[in-house]
Amino acid sequence: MKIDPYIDFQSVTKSFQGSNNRDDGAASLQAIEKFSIQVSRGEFVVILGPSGCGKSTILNLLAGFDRPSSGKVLCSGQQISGPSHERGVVFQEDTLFPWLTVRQNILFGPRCRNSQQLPNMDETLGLIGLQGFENSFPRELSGGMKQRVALARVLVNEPEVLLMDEPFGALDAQTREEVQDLLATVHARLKPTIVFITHDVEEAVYLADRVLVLSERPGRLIADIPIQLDRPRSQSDREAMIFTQLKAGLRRLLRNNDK
Ligand SMILES: Nc1ncnc2c1ncn2[C@@H]1O[C@H](COP(=O)(O)OP(=O)(O)OP(=O)(O)O)[C@@H](O)[C@H]1O
Repeated sequence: MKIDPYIDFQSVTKSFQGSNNRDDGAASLQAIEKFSIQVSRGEFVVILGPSGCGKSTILNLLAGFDRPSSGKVLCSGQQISGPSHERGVVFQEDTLFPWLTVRQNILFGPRCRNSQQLPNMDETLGLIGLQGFENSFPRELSGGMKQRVALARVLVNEPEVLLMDEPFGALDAQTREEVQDLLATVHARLKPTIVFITHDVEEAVYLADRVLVLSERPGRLIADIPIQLDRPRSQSDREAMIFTQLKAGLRRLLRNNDK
């Protein structure tokens, strides 16, 4: 299959300088090495890999928060040169402004950009399932609700790309399933390209079109596994034999990786 590379990592190496980041005292640390991947427009790609293998580094390069030491990172044929509201980022930790209401948090980005057309708040709150909480402050929301607002805050910028760094990692199991379904709905409706990091193999299989498995640091691609499960997926799909087999295969890859 020919991939139209909407996101294109071309032999990307990222090293960090500094004498404190290696046990052996070496001055530089390679987070990823000659890393190449292509992602098509609208694809939902999940990155799995051992702790410290460079997953967040990859996301930071895509977000434009950082630059490669060598190689190129392209989005839509253009080399990424800095952050853009077209590539929205959702982190694991709570990044809402505590002194602003849900509505004000969501409108913060469009207002900063002096957007001519502010988003329809009813529609936005409906999409994330938070009708009636427009005037609540973050301290009045549960963890799952805060992550819904964090997602809405990015979605109102109509991003082409959603970059998600373990966004549901701090949530309890049930809430996590609910927001996974919400994200799948958002993907089906708006079709952003999604690059999503997780440690959770089950979450990876449930959400992804493709799972990319990375080696230990320096992170290299060791497997690119298509998840050919029909969409929309439902919670009961987790019990299907194919789902269990996909999880087992990914776990094996991660285990062998550790050796
Ligand atoms: N700004 C930085 N300066 C120095 N070293 C860094 C920096 N950012 C990341 N690193 C190092 O690069 C390596 C990869 O880090 P990264 O955060 O990308 O890994 P990760 O796979 O996301 O880890 P985790 O799964 O534990 O979140 C780590 O060894 C980390 O210490």
